Amino acid sequence: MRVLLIGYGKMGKTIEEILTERGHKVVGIVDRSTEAKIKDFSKSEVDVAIEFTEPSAAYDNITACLEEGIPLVSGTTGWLDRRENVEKLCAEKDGAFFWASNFSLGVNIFFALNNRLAELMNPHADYKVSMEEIHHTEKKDAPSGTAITLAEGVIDNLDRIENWSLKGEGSQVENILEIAAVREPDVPGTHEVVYESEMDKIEIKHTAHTRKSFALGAVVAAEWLPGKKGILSMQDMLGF
Ligand SMILES: NC(=O)C1=CN([C@@H]2O[C@H](COP(=O)(O)OP(=O)(O)OC[C@H]3O[C@@H](n4cnc5c(N)ncnc54)[C@H](OP(=O)(O)O)[C@@H]3O)[C@@H](O)[C@H]2O)C=CC1
Ligand SMILES: O=C(O)C1=N[C@H](C(=O)O)C[C@H](O)C1
Repeated sequence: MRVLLIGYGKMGKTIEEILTERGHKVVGIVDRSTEAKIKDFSKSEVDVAIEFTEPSAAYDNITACLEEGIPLVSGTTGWLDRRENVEKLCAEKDGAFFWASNFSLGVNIFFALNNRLAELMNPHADYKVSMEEIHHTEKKDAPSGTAITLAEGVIDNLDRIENWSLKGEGSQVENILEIAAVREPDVPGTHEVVYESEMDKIEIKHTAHTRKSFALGAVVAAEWLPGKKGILSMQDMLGF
């Protein structure tokens, strides 16, 4: 597979290693500091692009790939306020766009567990739900994209929760799920969902040991994407 890498930071470099291990070819690297731009590449030279940059850069990169007709896998978080525009452009261009807040297999199993737990907690209003995510200090967005996906799972399955808020921003309200975002050096990503009553506490937690788990998932998604159309997700690929 011929891959265009967009973003050559922690994730871009880890993805490059995995692409090489799996016998793929990196045909170009577009980073903030490189001269190469997405428009320098055409769909005849690239099977798929993989984009991990930053919240303020993702939208332009995604739309540039859709304009060029290059199928794209993106894991950049913090830009989803513009998701509708991307969906519209993807449909107009008959493109292929795969996005996930988290590409790790373990986290996607954890998402399913979180949905089921919220469903089970629905009749038990004495349990208060809260969430915590911990990431490295260079992370630009808060809460993490993964925490937002987890919160959406709770909102969809627990009738008493209507929205989420970042802990410390806004007042505590019964029907709002608070997400605490903690920043500590070198943490790849930890997420915990807690239900607590006066009687006891139920905690589910995912701890990433390495960002290789995210990078491998993104490469597997890139291997799966060619030939598909539309907006694609981990649920489409994994089937749960
Ligand atoms: N979905 C998932 O599974 C995962 C998602 N992520 C997300 O991926 C994103 C990147 O994470 P990470 O690699 O750790 O971040 P890094 O900061 O290590 O790397 C980002 C890279 O993107 C470059 N960049 C910035 N703007 C542009 C631009 N306009 N065009 C091209 N390159 C650009 C940066 O350059 P410079 O250094 O010059 O600014 C940097 O090299 C984040 O949003 C993070 O939340 C991370 C891990 C897993
Ligand atoms: O910035 C990171 O590092 C990560 N970002 C993603 C997120 O915001 O959820 C995924 C993972 O937690 C690592």
